[in-house]
Amino acid sequence: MTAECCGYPISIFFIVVNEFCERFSYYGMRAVLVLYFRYFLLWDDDLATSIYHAFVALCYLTPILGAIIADSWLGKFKTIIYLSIVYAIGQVTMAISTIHDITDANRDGTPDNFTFHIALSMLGLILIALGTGGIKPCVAAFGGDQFQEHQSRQLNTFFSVFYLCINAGSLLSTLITPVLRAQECGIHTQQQCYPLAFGVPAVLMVISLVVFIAGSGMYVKTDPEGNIMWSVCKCIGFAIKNRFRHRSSSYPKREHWMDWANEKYDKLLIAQIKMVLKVLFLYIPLPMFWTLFDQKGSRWTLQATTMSGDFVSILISTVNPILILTLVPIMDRLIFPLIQKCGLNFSPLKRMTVGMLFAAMAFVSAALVQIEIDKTLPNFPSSSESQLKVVNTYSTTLNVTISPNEHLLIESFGVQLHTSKHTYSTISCMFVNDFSLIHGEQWCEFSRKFGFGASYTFLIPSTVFSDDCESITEVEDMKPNSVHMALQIPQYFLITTGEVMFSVTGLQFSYSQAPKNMKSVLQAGWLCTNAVGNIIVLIVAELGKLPKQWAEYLLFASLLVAVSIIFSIMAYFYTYIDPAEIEAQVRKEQGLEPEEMEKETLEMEEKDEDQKNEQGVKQTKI
Ligand SMILES: NCCC(=O)N[C@@H](Cc1c[nH]cn1)C(=O)O
Repeated sequence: MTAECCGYPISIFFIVVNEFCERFSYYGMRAVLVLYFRYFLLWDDDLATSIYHAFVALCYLTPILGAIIADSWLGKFKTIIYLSIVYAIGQVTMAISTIHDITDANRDGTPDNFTFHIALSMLGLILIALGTGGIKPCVAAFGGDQFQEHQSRQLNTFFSVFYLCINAGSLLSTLITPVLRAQECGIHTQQQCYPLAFGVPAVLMVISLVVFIAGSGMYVKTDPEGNIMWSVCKCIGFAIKNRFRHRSSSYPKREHWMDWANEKYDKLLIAQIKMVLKVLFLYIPLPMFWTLFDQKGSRWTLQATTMSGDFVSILISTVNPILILTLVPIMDRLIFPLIQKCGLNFSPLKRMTVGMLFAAMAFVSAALVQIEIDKTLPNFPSSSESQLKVVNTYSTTLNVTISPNEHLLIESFGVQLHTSKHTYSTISCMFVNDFSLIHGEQWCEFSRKFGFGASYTFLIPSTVFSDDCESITEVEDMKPNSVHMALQIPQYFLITTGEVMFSVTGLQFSYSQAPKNMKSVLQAGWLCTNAVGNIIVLIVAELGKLPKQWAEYLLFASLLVAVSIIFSIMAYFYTYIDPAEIEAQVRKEQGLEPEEMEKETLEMEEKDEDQKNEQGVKQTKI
């Protein structure tokens, strides 16, 4: 028996703290990454966004690599340690690449050698993607490994707590790192402090590694079982080849196409592959959820920029993790048990389907908000129109006529102005509170707030006739954003409810349905659905340029509804399994196994004894 506290193995404490620090490090770095590209490397918006998405996609593809390393070579424990070291080196490299003083020989505040900074930061990002993606499937599965057969209830709670820690980490870091960036630092010139904003995540990653190592003596470590991935591929390849060779109808059919590997491969391996394939097949529709989910960071954030509410934008980015922190316990303690009390079986796959429907509703809500926003947006001339603005400075109404087949928007202002010379200039500015004009001898100050998204024209009369500030006329060309950001809260609420049902459940499901030696492989497969979802966003953003944003939101919502229907049908035909039970059954069928099973259990007991002894030794040392 391993050390326990309240029915939980003590070792998971270290794993949960490790995950908190790692996610702080990851999300903290991500929060300032685009800003670093945009304002330090001076890339344009498009390049910054593409590289950012490419990086995120890479972070969700590397789990496959991590799972292969763990399951077939190093085991989860060593994989986590080695890849965490790579990860920490990556974070430090990234932090160093943001020190402008390194190449600022002429001390003008901008780096002189951009190639150096770009090369260093790209190296850092590749190491980070390798590290974060590589350890991700291992940490969740390793945490699960700490539990014993009889602790399945605690296992589910563990995955919920695990998700809470992820969000606590991401919440704190997305609040803190932008503040760190806003500090000023530097040797030759004072600059926005990117080294601090990237340095703190680097430190947290080192702490995460130290915490993980500190728990070393307490973990249940399962050994890797040889090159699993390779034998799986060979076995599937053989089954397909063998099936093809015996395609004539004279050969008897077999129950499952994988049974065609029977001639050459172990029954147990075939049974395990069948379990994994069943789950992987079920994963096919899942990327669509992530396609919608990840647009939180792009489309919804852009939507927020066309809305009003000055400082709400900072809060909006923290709405999701805060909601997770409140919703996960509510769902776990209240909603799910209540549904169960009502006699309904709210199985994991049903939860995931409902989660998808919530995400679709979130996009319907986003579409409604968008329609509200569109009503307040100015009319821009389309490609077949031109817009004329006629400013009437004469004291009476003027008639403007135009050839009858032309469409014209006339904005006529009954303002008396004397325009001797036309000097026209447009200034774009952020956070304008004071605006002053020197008007003749006069100093005219407009001390007021100019709304975001608004456009104003100031008509200044010639000083020959008048030099008082009152004669300056202000015209509002475009109204300020007037739809408040608070209207986005329903869509955040809906998508987060969806996330709790879909993502937390999917995490648990992927662990519980995998055979012991393929747990990290399935975790990696689960994370892969996220990568594919992101790639779909990129493709749709490129191809499907719908003229109206609200229509695009509705398109995504209906796509997800369609996909969730397909998923629910697939789920209907899925039977939940207990991988351990199936494995034991296959062993029994094979007949030769009882001995081996005994041997294994003996070995396990021995291991437990060893661990007990180790702990005993430690305790006496203390
Ligand atoms: N609530 C948002 C932060 C969060 O929970 N992330 C989790 C799960 C996840 C993966 N892709 C999107 N979400 C994580 O990083 O593992």
